[in-house]
Amino acid sequence: MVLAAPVRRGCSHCRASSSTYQKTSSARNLSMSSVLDMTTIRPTGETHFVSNPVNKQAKVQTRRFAASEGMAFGLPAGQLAQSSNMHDWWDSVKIAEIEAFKAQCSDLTLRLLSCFAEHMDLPRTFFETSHKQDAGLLPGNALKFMKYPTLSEKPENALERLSAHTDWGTLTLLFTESPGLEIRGPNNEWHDVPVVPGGIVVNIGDLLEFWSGGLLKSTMHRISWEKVPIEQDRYSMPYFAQPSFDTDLRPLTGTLKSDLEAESLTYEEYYHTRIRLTWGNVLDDEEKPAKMNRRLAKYLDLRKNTAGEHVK
Ligand SMILES: O=C(O)CCC(=O)C(=O)O
Ligand SMILES: [Fe+2]
Repeated sequence: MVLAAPVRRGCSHCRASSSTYQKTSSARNLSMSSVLDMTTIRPTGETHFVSNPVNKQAKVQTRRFAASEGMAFGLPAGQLAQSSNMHDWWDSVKIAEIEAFKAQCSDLTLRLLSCFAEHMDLPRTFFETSHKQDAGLLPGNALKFMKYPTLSEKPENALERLSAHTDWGTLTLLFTESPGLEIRGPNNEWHDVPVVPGGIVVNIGDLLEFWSGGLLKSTMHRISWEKVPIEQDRYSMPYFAQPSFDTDLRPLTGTLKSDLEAESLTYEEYYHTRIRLTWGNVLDDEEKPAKMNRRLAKYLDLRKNTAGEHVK
């Protein structure tokens, strides 16, 4: 595997004791050159195009100015070439590069998840089954390219560069060489995340928090104007891991404590609920939102009190 010569030793399988991994130069070259050469990135504006495997091309108006731009490469392995969302600029060589990089990210994600599984007394391969990137297993993990451009003035009514939020999925690997990311600690205090040259930041997402019954905590993070002011730009590449739609999200931890926990819930239901709550009904078949799973409703309600506004 090209990624992940570990920085610190900890768990015997992925050797992670913290969230930082070394990359070899080929991974580093891909990450930054692809971002910096990205001629298709759109100019700053109020419209975000979201590459979504279910929705052919969701054009979503943001409510207020969010000072970042991005493009996402979702879908399981090997599917990008067939996606109707890919601009012609993404020729077969570039697409193959993205696919190869996503495959390395998937391998690393599985190694990290096997450590979580072991420490939760689950079979080590537990998450491997649910996080396969085989063709047909939607939605697939997504690699996103983000740019926070320099600006001549701070826009009126601006949200933060990126509002405080937690990611939805299982784990996020974040590649960046720019400072500015902050994470929120247990006492609501914000901490700068240092840039470790060649390092990868790993954030736990809401799904692992929810699925593990709160044993693992998702990381609240943000990019503020103070940390990335208008005269400074920032590039980053988050990789969002998530299970396949058919994954059963009943609690991972042993005995069920209530009938709420016994109610079935798939990742597909979780995913559509989160999309609907963030962007409204952007999916054609979601005119009438389905009744929300009660355990998920309770979890999201709980989060509302602690989470910032979520814009993605
Ligand atoms: O740009 C960053 O470093 C963070 C990006 C992020 O948190 C996200 O896209 O969810
Ligand atoms: Fe995030």
